[in-house]
Amino acid sequence: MALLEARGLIKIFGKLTALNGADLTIAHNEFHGLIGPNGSGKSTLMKCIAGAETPTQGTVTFAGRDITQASPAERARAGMSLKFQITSVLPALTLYDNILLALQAQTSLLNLALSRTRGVLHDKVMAMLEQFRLVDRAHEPASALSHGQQQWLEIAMALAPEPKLLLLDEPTGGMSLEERRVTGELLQPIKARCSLVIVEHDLDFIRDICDRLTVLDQGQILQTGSVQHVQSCPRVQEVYLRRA
Ligand SMILES: Nc1ncnc2c1ncn2[C@@H]1O[C@H](COP(=O)(O)OP(=O)(O)OP(=O)(O)O)[C@@H](O)[C@H]1O
Repeated sequence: MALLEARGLIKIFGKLTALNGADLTIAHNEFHGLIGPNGSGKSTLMKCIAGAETPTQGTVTFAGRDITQASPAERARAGMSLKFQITSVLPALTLYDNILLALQAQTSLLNLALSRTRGVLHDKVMAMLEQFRLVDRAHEPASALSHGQQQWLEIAMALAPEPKLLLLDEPTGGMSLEERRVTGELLQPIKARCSLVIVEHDLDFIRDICDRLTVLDQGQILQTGSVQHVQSCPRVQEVYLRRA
């Protein structure tokens, strides 16, 4: 059974149809890229999956459960985690405390009240900082990080609660070439424990890390399949690749 199944998603904003019958299937431990021209509906599709938008029509099933109407918090509890273009890092807090907060958001009020969490979560916080090559800066404020490092901190925060599915909307936006390369390296190991849906304009980046690729155009799925298959599709080349 697939981890995520979106079926026939339609999203209408006033007179504009942003999604027009989009399907998306994500397997366990699959890295899936989402590309398409500006305004083709990529972010809207991500938001319908994450619960930031409710589809006008269609269904979203996650881990065998219909979550079409579920709140973002319910989806998070079910194992979905996301990082959108807008930052959620608290710049005045240390890197350590940013990750601790991300973990505590998933912890029960009882455990928080009993102050059990800080010690228990210490190892997890340090492991995430280590994995994202930020451990030397654990006690610096997040505002001291470069743009790329802030993105890595955010990805670490999204991964800290050990989600089954991570949603990333343009995580490499504004990064240098070297930072993009490192981002790919940092993401690869998480495939062993979760699936990823990633919106990206950088096709080389998608090619390096994704198993499958979906191309959206005007709210519809133009093509989906292996990266190689999708890239060789003449309609995709016509609509997307020549514009990129
Ligand atoms: N909340 C909203 N209200 C009205 N229109 C919206 C809203 N969100 C998105 N749209 C419109 O829906 C269409 C799809 O937008 P969306 O952001 O999903 O595209 P995208 O493929 O992510 O684009 P980009 O690559 O530029 O980020 C666009 O025409 C956009 O203006």
